[in-house]
Amino acid sequence: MNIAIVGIGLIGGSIGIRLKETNFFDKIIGVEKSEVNQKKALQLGLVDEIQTLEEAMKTCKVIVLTIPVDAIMTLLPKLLDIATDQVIIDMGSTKSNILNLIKDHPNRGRYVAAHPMAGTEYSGPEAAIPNLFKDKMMVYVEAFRSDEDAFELADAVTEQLEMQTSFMTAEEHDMHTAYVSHISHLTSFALALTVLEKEKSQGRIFELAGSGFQSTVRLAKSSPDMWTPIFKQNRTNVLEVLEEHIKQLQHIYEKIQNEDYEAVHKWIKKSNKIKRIIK
Ligand SMILES: O=C(O)C(=O)C[C@]1(C(=O)O)C=C[C@@H](O)C=C1
Repeated sequence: MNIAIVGIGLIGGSIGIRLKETNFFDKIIGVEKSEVNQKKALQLGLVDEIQTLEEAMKTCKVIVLTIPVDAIMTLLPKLLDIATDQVIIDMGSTKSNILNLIKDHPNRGRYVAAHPMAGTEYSGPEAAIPNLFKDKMMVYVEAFRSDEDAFELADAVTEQLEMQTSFMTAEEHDMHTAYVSHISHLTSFALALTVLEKEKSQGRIFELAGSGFQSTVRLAKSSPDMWTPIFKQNRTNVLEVLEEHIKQLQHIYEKIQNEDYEAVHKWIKKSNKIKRIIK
């Protein structure tokens, strides 16, 4: 049994390199538009060979989509049109729109919506690492709508990646990811810009960047090709979360402006409760 990975970047490449270790599949096939990335993927040993998507649909039982979410919106309906007994797993970061788009497709059962909560700020095949998914969460979205055998095969892949599992509806998934993952990226992009645009001395940024700045600005290195489509697909939730975030910033702005340091202390103390959830 072969698996095809469509899009060999950080996620696709990391799946490939891990699955090559486990030997669960006979062959790991890479499907990749960019010739440069095709070469890198082969050189780095992330996949066994490169095929076109048309070829891969004939030679592979499992097709994993690890491309930006807007590209998944375009590609998935076309793949379902030609699917027979393959399992198509979408590993994108947003789910409501895509699930809505294919909800009445006759081959809906062959599709599994899954979101690995793992990643780094780096992208491309050279960013791939074998243990990226170990002990991280694979979120299945509306798994009960997939054919039983399709879900079982997708879950076998998750097991090979040594992940834990969680189940959600599309609405829950997109709302919670907006609150946890998407806002983190937005604040990091904004932080990087605030500093870059106001602190003109790059030398000083470099000299003063301790671990505080390093850790909060880490996500600002993430790819616009991945994140612009996420904000587009999850627009309503993202706007709601941004509004809440702006309120917090406005609140602390006013407290500091009014020299109400008791309120500042209280605000920080309240936020420290995050320690109970995240160590
Ligand atoms: O840790 C990071 O660098 C990530 O960007 C990983 C992260 C996240 O926000 O946690 C980013 C997007 C994916 O949809 C899942 C995981």
